[in-house]
Amino acid sequence: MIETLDDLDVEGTTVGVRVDINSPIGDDGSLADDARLQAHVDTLSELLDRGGRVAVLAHQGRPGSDDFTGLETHAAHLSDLLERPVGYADVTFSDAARETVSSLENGECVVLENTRFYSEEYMEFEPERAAQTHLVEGLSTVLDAYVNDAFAAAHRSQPSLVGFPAVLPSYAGRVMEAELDVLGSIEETTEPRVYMLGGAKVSDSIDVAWSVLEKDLADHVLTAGVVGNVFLIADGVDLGDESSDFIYDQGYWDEIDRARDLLDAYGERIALPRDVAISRDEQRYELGINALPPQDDEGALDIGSSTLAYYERLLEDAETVILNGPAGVFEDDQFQTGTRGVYEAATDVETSIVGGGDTASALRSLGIDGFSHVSTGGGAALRMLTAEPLPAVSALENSRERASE
Ligand SMILES: Nc1ncnc2c1ncn2[C@@H]1O[C@H](COP(=O)(O)OP(=O)(O)OP(=O)(O)O)[C@@H](O)[C@H]1O
Ligand SMILES: O=C(O)[C@H](O)COP(=O)(O)O
Repeated sequence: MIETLDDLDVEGTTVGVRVDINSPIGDDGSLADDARLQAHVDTLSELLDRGGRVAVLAHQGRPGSDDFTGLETHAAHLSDLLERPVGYADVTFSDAARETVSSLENGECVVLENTRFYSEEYMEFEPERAAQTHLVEGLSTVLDAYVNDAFAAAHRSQPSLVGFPAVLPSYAGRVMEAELDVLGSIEETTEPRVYMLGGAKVSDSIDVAWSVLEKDLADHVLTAGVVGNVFLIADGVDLGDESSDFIYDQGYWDEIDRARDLLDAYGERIALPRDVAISRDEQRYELGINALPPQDDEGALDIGSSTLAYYERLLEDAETVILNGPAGVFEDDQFQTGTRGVYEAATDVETSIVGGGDTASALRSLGIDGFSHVSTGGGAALRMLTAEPLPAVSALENSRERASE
């Protein structure tokens, strides 16, 4: 059992709150999607309303990427969402950071700088070692408690996620609590249960497929996107050079063997695309599996309409559906059809759970809503679906055990 905000005596307590507000950033540096900020409003408002002094810790992007920015814009936007002033400090654990945090009054909040501006935060550690990093050693001296609300980053064992629970009383925030509640109890959802695995994270998706088929959690696994293409090749379909080269270049060639093993073991429960959409003369053009490879080796960029009809039929019979990743290159209007169709059909299923991250922001941009639960986490949600422990969650569990010893 993990302790939650219900177990924390907040008034006058200085709390370090790790959130995941890692967001798409527009060309002008603005936030292109604020869903992850919105998600943390309940936790932050509750802590502030209950008289907490809140220091927010978060990352944005990865070193070297275009979206590796500071958090000043995030702080300003959080202030709008929380409808109260939110400070910003361009430091994280220095003397200046500690002074800023120490001078907070009850009900005041400051966002500290992107944790990944410090090299240790982009490394993975065991919790005890993470507790000895400059970030955790420095900042924990001015904190009374730690709250982890960053479910979407909980699959990382970085210092700001696993180090503080080794030295401070630690609690799950409301986002973390809700995500663990839903994603941790999928086996209690009603059957028939269908998984739809799309997108481009082929190894992770095959891990999920193994896990849910082996444990009999899935009545059907529907494959789409690059994941579907890998399964088609594993099934002996020649998709043509463009799709094959793409899979090879992404480093997923070895996954074809794993997909074949899965088809051998559980083929009757794995649904493969029956047709695909390619781009020919800049138009969407659909080809049945028997008509492959395409004459000019064009890439398979979406599932076709007979696959969509087939998947819609399987979803009609489902009581629970868990979806991750798009069915095609949804960024291009011509190849959104599969993603739109599958996800819209999923909203009619009694319980529909969407693994989040970029999928969630794609659905918002396509204007599709009405799911039972949309996770804030992409990689973290996938890891949870394989029933693998999440390091940041284990750190919270161990913190409680330590406190009760
Ligand atoms: N058939 C395809 N060929 C090439 N790219 C594809 C195809 N189908 C989907 N994609 C691409 O996959 C990408 C998304 O894959 P990914 O697995 O990263 O999903 P995601 O939504 O980003 O995941 P998460 O929600 O876990 O963050 C999109 O950019 C989309 O264009
Ligand atoms: O977007 C995510 O999945 C989380 O914020 C974790 O980010 P990362 O994959 O860069 O560690």
